[in-house]
Amino acid sequence: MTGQPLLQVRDLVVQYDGLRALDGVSFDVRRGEFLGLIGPNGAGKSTAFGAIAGTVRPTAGTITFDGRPIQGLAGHRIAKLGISRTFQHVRLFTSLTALENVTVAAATRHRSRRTARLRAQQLLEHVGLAHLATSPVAALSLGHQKLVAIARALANEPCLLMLDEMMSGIADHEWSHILSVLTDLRDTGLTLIVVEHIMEIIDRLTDRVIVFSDGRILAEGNSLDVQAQPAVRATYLGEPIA
Ligand SMILES: Nc1ncnc2c1ncn2[C@@H]1O[C@H](COP(=O)(O)OP(=O)(O)OP(=O)(O)O)[C@@H](O)[C@H]1O
Repeated sequence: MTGQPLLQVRDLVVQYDGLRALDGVSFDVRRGEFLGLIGPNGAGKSTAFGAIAGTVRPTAGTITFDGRPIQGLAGHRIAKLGISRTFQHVRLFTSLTALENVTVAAATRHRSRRTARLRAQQLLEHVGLAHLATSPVAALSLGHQKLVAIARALANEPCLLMLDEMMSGIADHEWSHILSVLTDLRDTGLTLIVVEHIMEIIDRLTDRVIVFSDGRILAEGNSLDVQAQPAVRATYLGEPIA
């Protein structure tokens, strides 16, 4: 099925009580593609993320991953099919070490504790944190914590990785490390979706962006073309594109 998109979202609607957070959203994601979701606060990006990852229940529409309908499945079942996500606020076990955090996640894919630990060690090496493996997460910088969260998401051995505002709150000098880790993941064939407000990161990382506004798709295309569109610029009025 290599010709098929890895992910197909069709006519997705999410209604939260009185508020329609997504109002008929459709898009595809190709295998190996790095896609950015952008748009002003409240546009529906995180809701779309949650619907794909199984933490938000769609009101209507379909989501097809690798040829299977996944809309409405529980998050752990979606994770098992090969979709991993990170959260805007890192959700790690702060009293455990970096290695222990990643091992817990690797244990869902490996029966033996030893194999899980070896895989976790390998993943910490991939993200450049082998030297901090035995540090408690609470002692790490936010940038390093985010890298532990990426290693943990990778321990699920995903085909699709979704990162929610990976760079928010991170010092500029830590960006390039995280960006190079993510760029290297292209060689593994991984598909990536990022929600990100920092346009420089979007420009450097993604092949294509989708602009959300008021629960709908306003524009899509390559990052620089999309940012030049008047409708997109107007949406960001008062909140200029960086
Ligand atoms: N659990 C919820 N219950 C009710 N309303 C919600 C819930 N989650 C989000 N919303 C509302 O749905 C709309 C879309 O929110 P969402 O978080 O998806 O936007 P976003 O584009 O990710 O914004 P941000 O960039 O601020 O994270 C907003 O109006 C938000 O207040």
